[in-house]
Amino acid sequence: MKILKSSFAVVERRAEHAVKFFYSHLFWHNPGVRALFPDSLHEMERQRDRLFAALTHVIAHLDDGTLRPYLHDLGRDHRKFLVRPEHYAAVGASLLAALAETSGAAWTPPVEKAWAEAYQVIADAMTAGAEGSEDPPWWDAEVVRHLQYGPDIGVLTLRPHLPFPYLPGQYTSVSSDRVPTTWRTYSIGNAPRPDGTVDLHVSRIDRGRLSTALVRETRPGEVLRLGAAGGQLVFRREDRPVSLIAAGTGWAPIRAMLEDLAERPPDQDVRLFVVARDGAHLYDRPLIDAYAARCGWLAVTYITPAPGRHRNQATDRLATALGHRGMWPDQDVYLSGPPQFVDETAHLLQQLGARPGRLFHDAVPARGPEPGDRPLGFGEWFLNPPAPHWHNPSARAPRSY
Ligand SMILES: NC(=O)C1=CN([C@@H]2O[C@H](COP(=O)(O)OP(=O)(O)OC[C@H]3O[C@@H](n4cnc5c(N)ncnc54)[C@H](O)[C@@H]3O)[C@@H](O)[C@H]2O)C=CC1
Repeated sequence: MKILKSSFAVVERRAEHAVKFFYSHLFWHNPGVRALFPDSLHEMERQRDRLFAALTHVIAHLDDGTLRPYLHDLGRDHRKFLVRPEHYAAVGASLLAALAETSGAAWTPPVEKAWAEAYQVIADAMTAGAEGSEDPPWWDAEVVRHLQYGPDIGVLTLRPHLPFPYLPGQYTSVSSDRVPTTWRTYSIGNAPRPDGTVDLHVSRIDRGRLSTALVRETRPGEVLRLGAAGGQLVFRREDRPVSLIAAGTGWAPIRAMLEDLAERPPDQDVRLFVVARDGAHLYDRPLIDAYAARCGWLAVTYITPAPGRHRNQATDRLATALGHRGMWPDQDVYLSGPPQFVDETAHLLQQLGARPGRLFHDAVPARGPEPGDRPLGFGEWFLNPPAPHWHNPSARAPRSY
C-alpha cells in the first residue's frame, strides 16, 4: 500500500502528462478502443480528467473495505460503455506504461510489481461485477412523449423495454445515438407508474450536445439508453417536519417524491420551495397548485427574481424565505438544483441550524460544458483534484421495489 501511495504522489505531480501518455498509448496499441471514447475533443478532455479522478479515488481508498464492492458495482455499470473483458488487459498495459514513463527513476521493479498487482485486483473485481450482474448492461427506452416548455426545457416520457427499478428521487444516466458515447445523468421526474414509463426533465445547456439533442431534436419513437438508477435523494419517513427545495429542473426528483407522498401521505408537514429563473420556468406550476389544494400537509412557496434582476437573485430571495421559516435543527431537508445553488443553500441552511445529517442532496458535478470551460491545468490538479464522477454505482434501488 505504502509503495503505491508514495509512487502515486510522484505521478500526481505530472498528472496531465501521465494521462495524455496513457491515452496515446492505449489508442496507438488498440485502435479499436478509440471508438468507445467520445469523439469531441472537449468531451475527451473531460474524460481524461475523470480517469485520473477515479484513479485518485481508488488509491485514496486502498485500505478501505468498501473499495472492492465499489469496484464490483463499477464493473457492472461499465458494461453500458461497451467495455469487454479484454479491454481490462489493454488498459492495464497502458496504465503501467504511463506510470513508468511519468515516474522516471522512481519506477523500480518493486514499484512496478506493486502496481501490476493492484491493477489486477481492480480489473478482477470489475470483471467479476460485470459477469455476475443480472441486470442488462443498459435499458433501451422508447420516447413516447416530448413536451417542450419554451426553447430550453423539455420533458421526455420514456418507456423502458424491460422493467426499470428505481426509487422516487433517484437519477439515471442517459445516452442517445444522436451523440454517441456521451452519457449524462438526469433525475427521474415521477414516482414509479403502473405502465413503467419514466419522465426526464432536461434543461438545455449552451454547447451541451446531449441536452440540446434531447430538448430540441429527439422525437417520439426514438430509443434512448438508460443506465441503472442510483442516488441517495430518497424520502426518509421520519417524525420530523420536512422542507423540499427545488431550483430549475432540479424540480424533477422533488416531483417524484411528492407524487409518492401524495399516494402515501406523510404524518408531518411538508413545505415546498420552488425556485426558478422566471415565471415561465415554473413549468409545472399548475400541477403543484393542484397538489397544494388537495394535500393538507403541503404548503408551497414559489420564488423568482425581482423584475429585471439576474436569475440568481432568486437564490437571495430564497435565503430570506428560509431565514423566516425557522425550526431548521428539527427538520429533514431535501435539496435539488444547479450545483452551486445546492452548495450555497446547504451552507446557508447549516448556518441557520440545519443538521448536516438531515440535509439530503445529490453530489451534483459542475454542469458542463460551459463556454470557457477547459481541462484543468497541473496547478489546479495539484491543489484541488476534482471529485470522481458523481454517479455512485453502489447506490442502486433495491430490486424488490
Ligand atoms: N438531483 C439534483 O440535484 C438535480 C440537479 N439538477 C441540476 O439542476 C440544474 C437545472 O438547471 P436549470 O433548470 O437550467 O436551472 P436555472 O439555471 O434556471 O437555475 C434555477 C435557479 O437556480 C439558482 N441558481 C442557478 N445557478 C446558480 C448559481 N450559480 N448560484 C446560485 N444560485 C443559482 C437561481 O436561483 C436560478 O433562478 C442543472 O444544473 C442540473 O444538473 C437537475 C435535476 C436534479
